[in-house]
Amino acid sequence: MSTTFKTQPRYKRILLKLSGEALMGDLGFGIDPKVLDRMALEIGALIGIGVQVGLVIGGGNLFRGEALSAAGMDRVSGDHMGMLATVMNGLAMRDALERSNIRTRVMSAIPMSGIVEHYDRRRAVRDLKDGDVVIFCAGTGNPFFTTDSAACLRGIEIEADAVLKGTKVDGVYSADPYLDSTAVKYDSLTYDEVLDKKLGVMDLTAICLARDHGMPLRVFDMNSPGVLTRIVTGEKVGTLIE
Ligand SMILES: Nc1ncnc2c1ncn2[C@@H]1O[C@H](COP(=O)(O)OP(=O)(O)OP(=O)(O)O)[C@@H](O)[C@H]1O
Ligand SMILES: O=c1ccn([C@@H]2O[C@H](COP(=O)(O)O)[C@@H](O)[C@H]2O)c(=O)[nH]1
Repeated sequence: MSTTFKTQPRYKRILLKLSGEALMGDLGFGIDPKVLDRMALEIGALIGIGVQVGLVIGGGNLFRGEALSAAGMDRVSGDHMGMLATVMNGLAMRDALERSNIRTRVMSAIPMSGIVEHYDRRRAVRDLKDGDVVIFCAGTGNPFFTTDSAACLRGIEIEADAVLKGTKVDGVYSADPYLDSTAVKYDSLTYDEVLDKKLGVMDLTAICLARDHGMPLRVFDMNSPGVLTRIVTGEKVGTLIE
């Protein structure tokens, strides 16, 4: 009798959303290479057990349209800057992944010839099947959206088994845990509970999109070591929304 110890993933294809803000690590702005390298290792472990990984990275470490608008800038220009920030994060993540010998494609919702490929769903699915990580950047390509919505949109388009949102908090709480120390964490919620309680960890457009297409969401702390492997092998980490 032969015994195999190979980890069996529960998910075949995921859409991983990483917080831009968490990419800055201990820095006040920008990208901490240590965080990138750690995430590259974690993603490499998923590829190693046969999980197909689509990736959306936020832009909160660089620019958010809403904040720029609050400071006086035209909102659409601010959102364009935010989307461009996600392209910079995508390029930095590709560099870290390729230094770890993980083949990576970067596709942008906004054409950017000579820098990254233009988003093409069919090509993205082919690349995922070939074992490449595909980074979807520039959000949805439209202002007034967020990368949470882009993650749900791309997750639905590529027929991912789940959208996994890695962020600075370890799940969804009854209130923002940074603002309310009495907030309690949920292990699971329905989409409608998140909407009714107006829980702010993900924007409500993203939740509606996921609900309407039955896409499960899991919110987790992306700084917890080994967390991605634990999730894809079925450990109940963070908060499940479905
Ligand atoms: N009910 C809640 N439960 C958990 N976190 C919440 C809640 N309400 C608000 N938050 C806040 O939401 C943040 C995560 O969402 P946010 O959209 O700001 O960041 P992100 O998408 O992770 O980052 P980025 O915009 O940088 O990509 C948490 O850091 C937390 O402070
Ligand atoms: O579809 C999209 C996605 C994003 N934006 C802008 O980019 C920034 C950064 O994204 P986060 O999700 O906040 O990390 C966002 O604030 C928007 O300004 C967009 O316009 N459209």
